[in-house]
Order: sequence, then C-alpha cells, then structure tokens
Amino acid sequence: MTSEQPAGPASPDAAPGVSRRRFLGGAGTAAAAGAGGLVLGAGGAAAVAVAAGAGAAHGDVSDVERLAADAAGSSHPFYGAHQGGVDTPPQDHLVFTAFDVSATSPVELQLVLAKWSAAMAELTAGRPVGKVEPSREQGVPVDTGEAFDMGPQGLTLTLGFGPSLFDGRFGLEKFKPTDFADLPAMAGEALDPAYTGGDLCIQACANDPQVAYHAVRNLARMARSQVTTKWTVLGFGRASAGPAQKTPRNLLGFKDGTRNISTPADYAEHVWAGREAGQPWMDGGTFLVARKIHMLIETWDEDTIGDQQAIFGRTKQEGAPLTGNAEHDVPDFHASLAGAPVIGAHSHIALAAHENNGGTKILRRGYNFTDGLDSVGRLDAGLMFLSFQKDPEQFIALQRKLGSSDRLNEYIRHVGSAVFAVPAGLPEAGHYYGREFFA
Ligand SMILES: C=CC1=C(C)c2cc3[nH]c(cc4nc(cc5[nH]c(cc1n2)c(C)c5CCC(=O)O)C(CCC(=O)O)=C4C)c(C)c3C=C
Ligand SMILES: [Fe+2]
Repeated sequence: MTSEQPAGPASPDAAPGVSRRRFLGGAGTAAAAGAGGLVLGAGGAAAVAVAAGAGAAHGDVSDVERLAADAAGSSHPFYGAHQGGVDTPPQDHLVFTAFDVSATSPVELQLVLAKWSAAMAELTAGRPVGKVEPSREQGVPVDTGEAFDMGPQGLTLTLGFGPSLFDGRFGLEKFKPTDFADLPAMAGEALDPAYTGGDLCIQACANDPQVAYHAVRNLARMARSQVTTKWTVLGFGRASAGPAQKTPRNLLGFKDGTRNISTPADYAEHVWAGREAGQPWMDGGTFLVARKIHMLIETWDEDTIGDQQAIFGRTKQEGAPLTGNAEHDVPDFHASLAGAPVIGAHSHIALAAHENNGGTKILRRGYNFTDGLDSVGRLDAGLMFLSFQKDPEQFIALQRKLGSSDRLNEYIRHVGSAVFAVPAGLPEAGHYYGREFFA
C-alpha cells in the first residue's frame, strides 16, 4: 500500500517517520509508521511512545492497555496503488474464503463488486457496513454487529478473481489476464474438490479473529443472492513475517518466512504484475495462489531432530541454515562434509531457494490452521499456504520441483488449491474492483 507520510518535523524521541505534532497529539490524531503504511489510531502514538521509552508520560494507563488499544486502533489505508494484505505486514489471524458467483447477469455481478468495494473501505476503517440497531423495531440489522466497537484491528481485505469468472457467463472473456488458468495437476497432490477453485476470493487478515470473521460474514451476507461460499479456511499464528516482524513458526515447529520477499526491488521484480499480465486492471495487481496443506503431525512428531532438520535444511530452534549459525545467515548450497552436501539436495530449502531456481522468488504469506480431528481421530491441521507472485508460473515451477522430490512430502498433503488474479488497488472512493469490465 502507498504509505501516508505524516507532516511536520520528527520528535527527537519519536520513532522514525512519526511526526512530533502527531507524536504529542491527543485523541483523534493518527500517525503513519512502518513498512506498508500502517496508520496508528489514538492509541498508536501512545504505543510508539512506550516503544521509545516514554511510557511514564501517560499517567496510570498501563503499557499493556495502551498496546491493546494500539492493536485495535491500527488501520491500513484502503485506497492506494496496491490492495492491502500483500505487502502489508501479516496480521495474526486469517479468514480466507472462496466464492462461486450464482448471479446470472453481468449487472448483478457489477453490483456485488461495487457494494463490496464500498463496504471493504468501511470495514478496513473499523466502521460497520450499515446500521447495527435499526431505528424501527421491525428493521433487520444491516451489520451483524459482532465487531462493533472493536476498532479496525489492522484489517486488510484482499479481493481476487478466479479463472472461472472469465468464462462466458458474464461476457468477461476479453478481460482475462494472459494465460490465466487453473493450476495444472502436480505431483504429490490429493486435492479435495471441496477446497478447490472459486470465482472470487476474499483474504481477510486482522489482529483479532472476530474482526476478520465479521468482515467476510458481512460481505457474503450482503451478496447472498448473487454469490455462494465455496470454501473457507480460518488461519491463526501467521507463518510468515514482514520486514520488522519476528519470524513465526509453523505447526511442525520450524520458523517459517525467514527468507521471504521484503524489499521494494523484490516486490517490483517478483510480486507486482505489469504489462505482461495483458490487462490494464492488473497493472499493480498480483496473482494469489492458495494451497490448503494438511500435515501428518503425529508422524512428524515421532521423527528425530536430525531428520527434521535435514528435511528443511535448517535448525529447529534458531532457524539457521545447516551451513550457518544464525537465522539470517545465507545458506551455502555448495558446502559439503565427507563428500555429502551439508544441506541435502532434496531438503525443502535446497529445492525452493532462488539460487537453485533461476532466480525465481515468491512472496509467502501463509497461516497455520486446525480443523480439529479427522474422521479417524488424527489432528486435522496444517498450513494455509498463500503466495503472491506476478505470474502463477513462479509458483508452478517451484511446486513441480517440491512435489516431485521434497523430503517434506512424507509429512504433508496438498488438499486444497486455487489461483486468483488480484486487481490493483483502488485510487479513491467511488471506484470499485472490476469497474473496467462493465464500461
Ligand atoms: C511452492 C512453494 C512452496 C510450498 C508449497 C511450500 C510449503 C511449505 N513450506 C514449509 C516450511 C518452510 N518453507 C521454508 C522456505 C521456503 N519455502 C518455499 C516455498 C514453498 N513452501 C520457499 C521459496 C522457501 C524459501 C527457500 C529459501 O530461499 O531458502 C522454510 C525455511 C524458512 C524460510 O525461509 O521461510 C520452512 C520452515 C511448510 C511446512 C510447507 C508445507 C506445509
Ligand atoms: Fe516452504
């Protein structure tokens, strides 16, 4: 997202990019901070002050309360060059939903996209999509209310169009991005049609799960006559980090997201689509790949630490490559010991690293998930793998390699799969996703 920079001279004590006026300001002030243009609400400036060691200036409000207020009040600008939820730092919770369009005319689809775009702007700002308490007793609430008073919670909403949206139903064939199609069948898959495909998707990420859930629920509700929910995954414990975040862990216990895309140059080269997508509406957009990956957790838990580390090519506690000591040491894929490579050729990182894939990189933004127990009492859990790339071929090339010879395959099954074209961000209020389709 484009970052909204604060005006005025910076306080000597304030974090870089936080203006003195806003740093000292009272309720209602906002300060932009950090990568991805996060706008802190009233509690945000206080939290920056705590981080800068100025907590005592805030009377008897505890640091914990201020940080909680910060999480609630933080918001991402909805309008900008790119949609939120791609280069914005991953929040802790995910609701990912794929929809099929049941509408039968282009104008119905147009209305859904216009209504959703306007509602997304409200939700991202922490506002309800309509009245929670209608004035008439007989009135049905427009907004379902479960996120009322909870603040924006850093909510981002990312909308995508599946390849099937561009079939003949709505006359959109000519708007299909170049070569945009369902992902091909690949080795190592056990796809369940119940978690596959979709005409549209919404990725909702927030600091609070109820806020993310509320957003998708209300968007689905306002379009219930035109779209049906196809599949949903609730994610927790993000499995990737933004540049200023500590690397989280996946459910196999390993740090996940260490070597991820983080620089503007890498976003420009590998993530943001341009002319090659063949559609002006994709200029500044990206392609989202969603893979629901089941983990055989009980089997993994019986494996030795030596084998687990060899499978990833990294240590478990520190997350260092087996050729280094610290998490961010660069792996040396040429190092060998007693004639054998230190990082095995079929380890996950050796197969996925850009050094061994002609420079190919993808932005990973996955979340852990659990669906309780399966029909035979095993843990039904895994990784909701989400990646963004300027061309789905980047993911396909990596997955073809991983699917055929990754040592991790013994412990995972890809059960869900979809690909979506994520249009560029909206410039300002009044615009809506897909507007170009109906001109
Ligand atoms: C096709 C792309 C990828 C899939 C699918 C995938 C699944 C998957 N990954 C992990 C855990 C880790 N992955 C790590 C690194 C890593 N993974 C991919 C791609 C896919 N992973 C890439 C491109 C990379 C970076 C490789 C590099 O440059 O070194 C790591 C190591 C830490 C890190 O860099 O993030 C872990 C751990 C799981 C559990 C999983 C499926 C369930
Ligand atoms: Fe991986």
